[in-house]
Amino acid sequence: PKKIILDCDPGHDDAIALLLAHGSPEIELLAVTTVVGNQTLEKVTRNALSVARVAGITGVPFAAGCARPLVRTVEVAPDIHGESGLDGPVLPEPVIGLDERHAVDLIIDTIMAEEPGTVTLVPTGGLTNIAMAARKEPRIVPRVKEVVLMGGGYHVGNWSATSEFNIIIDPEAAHIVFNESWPLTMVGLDLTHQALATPEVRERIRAIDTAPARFVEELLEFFAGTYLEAQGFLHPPVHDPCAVARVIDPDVMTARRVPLDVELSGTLTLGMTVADFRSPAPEDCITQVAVDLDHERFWALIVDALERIGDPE
Ligand SMILES: Nc1ccc([C@@H]2N[C@H](CO)[C@@H](O)[C@H]2O)cc1
Ligand SMILES: [Ca+2]
Repeated sequence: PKKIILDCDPGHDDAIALLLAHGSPEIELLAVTTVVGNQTLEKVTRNALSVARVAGITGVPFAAGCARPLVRTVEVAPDIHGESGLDGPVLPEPVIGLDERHAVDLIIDTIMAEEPGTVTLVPTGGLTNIAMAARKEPRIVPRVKEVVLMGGGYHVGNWSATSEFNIIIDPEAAHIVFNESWPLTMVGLDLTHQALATPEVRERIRAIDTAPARFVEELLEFFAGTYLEAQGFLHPPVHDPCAVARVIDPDVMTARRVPLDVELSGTLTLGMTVADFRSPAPEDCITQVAVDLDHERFWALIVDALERIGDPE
């Protein structure tokens, strides 16, 4: 199995990404870390621990990370994720506690403890923790197998005309992460807007008829409502599991090698992930962007993971 660290801000789609990672036989979840984003650090951390209980995750360290972006002020997304950050289902009281380390230290320790080149970093929130880890312990960069992140968009924005939420809430952190010397795959909105939770998909999840599947259905019910209201989507795009799915089965999407960078000084374009599609891509280009999603295969991975989780309690 592929060893991953999931750095997240649950968040409805982060929660589904966590369930997918836990339920997939292809993934060994080494650690889960939280970062301010969809809601405050306190709220997303509590949400992550609640999801751990729903999923029956034990023996995996969870640690809380940065409560603020590197430079800018906190900006949360209650219009999509609600006041709790995971509105919709009743959130069960957590049964596992937090690792005593800061997320940045858990990330560093985990990477340094594993064989070099075997750990994939999967950020599905702002990149504050990842940037801090690379600056505090530069030795992790050559040891990381790859960064596969949900964020950005080469032609699409959702928090401004040009920029995606995970990037624009901490563009300086994103600039650090996109410019390190590790291989990086950006699973951006161009891809994740194809990952729509249609009524047919939700029926397949409902039919699993377990507590975790019901939890996901309640998440999707709320998410569908806010996504329609706030962004005019008929069905909600479930962003974060796309990054995990890419690690599980790279063929679940196509990708293209293109130079990438993050705009830090644009008036209209702050936080834009700029992809250079001019051909040929430079020989030393180690960044790629996800382009086309195999919708059927993607949702089959999620249904399979939920079926494998069964009813933990
Ligand atoms: N409007 C909106 C704001 C933030 C997010 C979160 N940020 C990313 C998509 O922009 C995902 O990780 C998701 O959790 C989704 C929608
Ligand atoms: Ca997220």
